[in-house]
Amino acid sequence: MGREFLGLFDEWAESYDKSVAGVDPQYKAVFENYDEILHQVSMGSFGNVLEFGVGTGNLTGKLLASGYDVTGVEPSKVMREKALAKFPELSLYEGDFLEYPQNDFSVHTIVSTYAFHHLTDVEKERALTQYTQFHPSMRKIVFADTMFETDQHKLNMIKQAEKQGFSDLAEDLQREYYTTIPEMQRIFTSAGFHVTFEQMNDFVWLITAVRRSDSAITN
Ligand SMILES: C[S@@+](CC[C@H](N)C(=O)[O-])C[C@H]1O[C@@H](n2cnc3c(N)ncnc32)[C@H](O)[C@@H]1O
Repeated sequence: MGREFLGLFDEWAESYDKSVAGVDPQYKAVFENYDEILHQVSMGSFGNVLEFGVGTGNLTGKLLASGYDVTGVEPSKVMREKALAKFPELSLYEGDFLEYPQNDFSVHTIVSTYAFHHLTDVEKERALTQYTQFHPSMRKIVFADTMFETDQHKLNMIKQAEKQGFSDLAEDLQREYYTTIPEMQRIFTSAGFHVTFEQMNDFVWLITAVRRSDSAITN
């Protein structure tokens, strides 16, 4: 689910690593501090890690280098090919945030960068609730994604992108499901997490969510 943007990623896969390096002026600010953002997500992880929206495998590389056991899930075939070209041994599955193979592996941390906004806010909440049911050993979620402090701030950023002539960015911000910090806080809290946010650049925030002990679900 939330796969309505998949065609874009099959097309983007070839040039994606150039975009994250800041070559595309429209997305330079979005990928500002990219390496540090991935590093922070990796540093916040522990144990066996389940990664959603692996893309070309840049976060995966940091997780593997830190010695975590990583399982990846990625809906785009071309992105999966790119990631596997870098890490041929990676356990990488076709799937998305909501539907993925339920293998018999225990997960301690769930991570994702630049991808959770592909779900609507209703789907985001459903995904988090599912994770607490499917992965009883999961204690932590560490995500990084574009979010806005308020709806007005989001509108201002769209206007600013239009003024700068960044039409792709302006369209992207309106088309996909970028939410606000208060809404994201509500979503994580209602799914049973204590959540904190740290701003990493003008667009991206680091989300660190720890499962509350009173939220344990027996299944
Ligand atoms: C902007 S890229 C981010 C890639 C990588 N995580 C990174 O930080 O560079 C977004 C990725 O999310 C994937 N994606 C799109 N919809 C998704 C969904 N519903 N569930 C999981 N991943 C999705 C895309 O195919 C793409 O690989």
